[in-house]
Amino acid sequence: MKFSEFADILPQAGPVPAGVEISGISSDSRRVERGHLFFALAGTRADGAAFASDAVSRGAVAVVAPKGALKDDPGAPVLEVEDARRALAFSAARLFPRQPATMVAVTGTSGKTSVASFTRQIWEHAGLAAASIGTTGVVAPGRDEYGELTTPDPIALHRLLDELAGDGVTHASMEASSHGLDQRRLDGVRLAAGGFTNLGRDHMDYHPTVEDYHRAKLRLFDTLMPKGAPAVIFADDPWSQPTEAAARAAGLDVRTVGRHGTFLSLKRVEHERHRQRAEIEHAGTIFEVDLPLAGDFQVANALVAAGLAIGTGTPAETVFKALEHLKGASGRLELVGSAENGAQVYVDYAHKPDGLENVLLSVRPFTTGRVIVVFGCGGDRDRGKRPIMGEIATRLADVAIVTDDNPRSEEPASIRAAIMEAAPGAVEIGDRHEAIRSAVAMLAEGDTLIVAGKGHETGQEIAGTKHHFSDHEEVRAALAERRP
Ligand SMILES: CC(=O)N[C@H]1[C@@H](OP(=O)(O)OP(=O)(O)OC[C@H]2O[C@@H](n3ccc(=O)[nH]c3=O)[C@H](O)[C@@H]2O)O[C@H](CO)[C@@H](O)[C@@H]1O[C@H](C)C(=O)N[C@@H](C)C(=O)N[C@H](CCC(=O)O)C(=O)O
Ligand SMILES: Nc1ncnc2c1ncn2[C@@H]1O[C@H](COP(=O)(O)OP(=O)(O)OP(=O)(O)O)[C@@H](O)[C@H]1O
Ligand SMILES: N[C@H](CCC[C@H](N)C(=O)O)C(=O)O
Ligand SMILES: [Mg+2]
Repeated sequence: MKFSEFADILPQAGPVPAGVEISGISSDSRRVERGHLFFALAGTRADGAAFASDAVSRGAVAVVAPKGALKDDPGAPVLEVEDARRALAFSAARLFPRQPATMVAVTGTSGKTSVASFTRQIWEHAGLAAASIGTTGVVAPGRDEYGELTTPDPIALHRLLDELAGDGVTHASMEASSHGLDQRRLDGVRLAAGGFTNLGRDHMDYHPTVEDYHRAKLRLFDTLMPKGAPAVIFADDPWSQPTEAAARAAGLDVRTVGRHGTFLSLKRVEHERHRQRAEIEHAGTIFEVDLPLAGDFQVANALVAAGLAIGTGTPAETVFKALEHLKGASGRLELVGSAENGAQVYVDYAHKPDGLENVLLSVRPFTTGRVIVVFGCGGDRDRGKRPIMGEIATRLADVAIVTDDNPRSEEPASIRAAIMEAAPGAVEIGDRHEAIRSAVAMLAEGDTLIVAGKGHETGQEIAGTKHHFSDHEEVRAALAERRP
């Protein structure tokens, strides 16, 4: 691709001749190849500007950098831009030009993975070639791959979208994490609609305040979506109103869903243990939907997904039929097994205060015995959530077992201590394998056990090493041990 093809993104009046061939782009000097444009980004741990000369010595033809970032001459032309991350994302979109024709993104503290998956499932049910991209990876026809990030970096993302479009995928739903939005990973994605689930405490290690965190989420609506596009907003969250106001101010077509929703209005829900019957009003018609999922919050997620599918052209009747066939995303209040006395064991990905509160509240109505929870908090992540989650677990569960969940570079015992401080009566068992065994061993008739925090994850990261660990496998093994 010729340099001139980036004319609307990168400054042209400079020392890079318009005809120069650009072979690729990179924001990591270690990945630079001959003919690349190198983007020097200021990060959380390093400053890409420090690697500009390294990039040039590996063959970069020019360096794109924020104004004033480069103090020394890297040995190749420097192109200064206002927002280097945005320029990177748009350049990636130029280099990998194809995208599924109908792209939607969903943001919020909890429920993104579920909504992205549900939206894909609805589209599949409608006979469309659909994909979803998020925490649990990429799912598309003939493809199911695990990825490291919830929202991939812009180069990986645009390469992926181009590939999916090439494979014939016409519809794709993706998760927009606050990191992803803030770091402009999705800039350049041509969005047909956007969704919002809720806002709670999360990533306070990255965002200075909840308001700042909310502002990062709002970029989806006020910066990335085109005017007039449907913004599907869950209406029953404390942050629904400010989100709605921002979306309206940005000229979007706001469609609210939930009990207070007007586009999809939830009239009634009857909860059963493993399913729920919902009455949803849409455009003057009441639809009765038998949702095959446990957990109050899954109704909210299903409504946002339904709103996105209807908002992008799938007929409402088809969408509501599809809801009756939804499968939960792996490790989202997933029933993994039962003890011989009927006590049930769920694996859930709740690893933040709101998620934990929700999941414990969701199982209470169907638990005639005790609610038992096994959970921990990740190392090198928001420390403030530890006592909050300790308090929630002891308030809402009858037995709380505090264990390890990816301590990463931190001392595991000190993470547990911070949780225990606010969790009077909780039991501390550091080794997650032992914690799950003890919890399963104590199950009596009518009890429900929630193993929270890891969901689909298959590793336990301790001091920089990732050990294989699966809550699903551990629960099954512990249940098998109980059998005579
Ligand atoms: C804190 C964070 O979000 N970091 C992400 C960010 O890295 P960064 O820009 O801060 O990188 P940095 O290490 O400070 O380096 C700065 C720049 O120097 C460059 N560099 C560095 C070294 C070198 O030798 N040469 C070089 O060029 C780097 O490539 C980078 O461009 O941009 C990178 C590329 O997009 C990401 O891989 C990286 O994700 C890290 C691995 C991460 O753990 N991110 C998590 C927190 C995250 O993003 N999570 C969200 C939300 C999860 C959820 O709630 O579901 C997600 O979307 O996954
Ligand atoms: N709408 C919701 N409201 C509150 N809690 C929810 C909701 N949806 C899911 N949860 C809880 O959050 C957990 C994670 O759900 P999900 O993976 O769908 O969210 P996410 O936003 O993708 O999370 P992450 O940012 O960690 O990837 C679930 O296991 C459940 O405990
Ligand atoms: N995407 C989130 C997942 C956290 C899951 C939990 N198991 C933990 O390790 O804290 C993160 O990396 O912060
Ligand atoms: Mg997710």
